[in-house]
Amino acid sequence: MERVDHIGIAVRDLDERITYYTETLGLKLLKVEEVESQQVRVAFIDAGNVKIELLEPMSDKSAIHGFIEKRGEGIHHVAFGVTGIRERMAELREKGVRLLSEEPGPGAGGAEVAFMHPKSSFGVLYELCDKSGKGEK
Ligand SMILES: C[C@@H](C(=O)O)C(=O)SCCNC(=O)CCNC(=O)[C@H](O)C(C)(C)COP(=O)(O)OP(=O)(O)OC[C@H]1O[C@@H](n2cnc3c(N)ncnc32)[C@H](O)[C@@H]1OP(=O)(O)O
Ligand SMILES: [Co+2]
Repeated sequence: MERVDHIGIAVRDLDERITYYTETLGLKLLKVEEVESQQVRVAFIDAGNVKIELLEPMSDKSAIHGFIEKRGEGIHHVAFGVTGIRERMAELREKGVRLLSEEPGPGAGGAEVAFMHPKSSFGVLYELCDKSGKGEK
């Protein structure tokens, strides 16, 4: 794992929460994007050394929908920036870490992403996020 790329926060209403992060906390909104495959609308907030990813469910098929129903709004995942995501996934699998998919899938900003099951990471949902070749940091 190279660095923390972003911290994912589950929210009920993206526009309302963007106002909190920008106007109340004084942070900068970087972009808003829909990630169809994950059924989420996301906003990236610049927090200096790390981004905050606000996630609003687009439907009840979204993992964020179930999370908010069970636990309410709050910290949902921590994303590690990696390069060579398939190799990293293979290494983790060999070490006994349970991944939620065989292959990475599309994430925000054209990244390839994959998740580790929170049960095998001791209560934390970790994402692997590979933006190599996308020109974004
Ligand atoms: C756009 C993209 C990007 O950055 O580019 C994104 O981030 S998309 C971000 C949204 N997409 C995802 O999160 C996709 C990957 N996530 C998933 O597939 C799911 O959310 C799972 C992590 C498998 C959980 O779903 P499941 O239906 O199993 O829910 P569940 O409520 O039965 O949870 C099973 C157990 O895991 C725990 N659990 C569930 N979600 C958790 C979370 N976020 N953090 C820590 N623990 C969590 C529950 O408390 C439960 O433990 P107990 O059994 O002890 O009660
Ligand atoms: Co994420």
